[in-house]
Amino acid sequence: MATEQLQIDAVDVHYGQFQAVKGASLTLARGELGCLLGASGCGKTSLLRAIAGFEPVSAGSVVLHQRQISSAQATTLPEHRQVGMVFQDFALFPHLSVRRNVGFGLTGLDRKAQAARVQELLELVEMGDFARAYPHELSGGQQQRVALARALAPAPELLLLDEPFSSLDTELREQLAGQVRRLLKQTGTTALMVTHDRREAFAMADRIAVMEQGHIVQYDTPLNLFRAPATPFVANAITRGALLPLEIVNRTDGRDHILYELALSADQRVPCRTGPDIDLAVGELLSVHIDLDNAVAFSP
Ligand SMILES: Nc1ncnc2c1ncn2[C@@H]1O[C@H](COP(=O)(O)OP(=O)(O)OP(=O)(O)O)[C@@H](O)[C@H]1O
Repeated sequence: MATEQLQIDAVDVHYGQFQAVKGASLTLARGELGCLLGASGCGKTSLLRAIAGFEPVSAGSVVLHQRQISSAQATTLPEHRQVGMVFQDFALFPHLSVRRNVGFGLTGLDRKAQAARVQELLELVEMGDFARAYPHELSGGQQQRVALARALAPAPELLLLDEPFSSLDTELREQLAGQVRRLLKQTGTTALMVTHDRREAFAMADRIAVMEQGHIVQYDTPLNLFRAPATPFVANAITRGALLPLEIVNRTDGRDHILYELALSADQRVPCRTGPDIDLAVGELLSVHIDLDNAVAFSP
């Protein structure tokens, strides 16, 4: 019995003779956040559009909440899929207030219930004070939060995000990616995001599908992609530096600090003191940045 919320099985997408997606398979459990990561032209958007129902699949199938919505034989219309979308350019209606933008897809609710749902979603994305504002009065990050509220308002079975942060500056991107992850987890939303930015993918996703020329070359947790990249292509897509795995082998909690013992290898242990907010478990693996300003070099 299928327990997955989203099941993509051996999907092909063609544009005429050209095959943009080749036998792509992945699954997402309910509430799980996935990401399609890869360079420009590798087929990420084509696969996302096929899941949304904007492109037909030429082979394979897409099953959402145990309902087949795409196969070579039949395609459910996008508006009947219970799939929400967030786009790169926010795509808010410029002539509608924030409140009406968010309420737009809420059909079948009476006015009072609709207003309550809109306010609930605006509070969730911390835009409760902006209900009467218009899109042009908001910053890019605020507009994207409204777009997210609008997509989440009808409680879709799946949320698709197409490069949702790419028109924002780098610092805001990572910050928003983290916020959006917390929000999607809080609402138990199942979501699949497209990005070419690995930092964004790592900030957001439980599982990442690395794509290369139409293929999903590896679909795994961020940690496993680091630990066991399937191919050199994946290793390169994930990190351009050397990998230095550290495992937490010991933890001692002080009153205002935590002392960790990190193992670099069986006989190399590194002590590390952090604030009480860095809460890590023994056995956890870390990736670290080396700050060369503080490095000490010894002559051989
Ligand atoms: N409507 C179309 N007609 C013909 N070819 C297309 C069409 N849309 C996309 N392609 C081609 O399919 C391939 C995959 O495109 P797709 O947009 O899925 O890639 P992507 O990984 O999302 O890239 P990007 O990050 O640049 O958006 C590319 O070679 C592209 O030129």
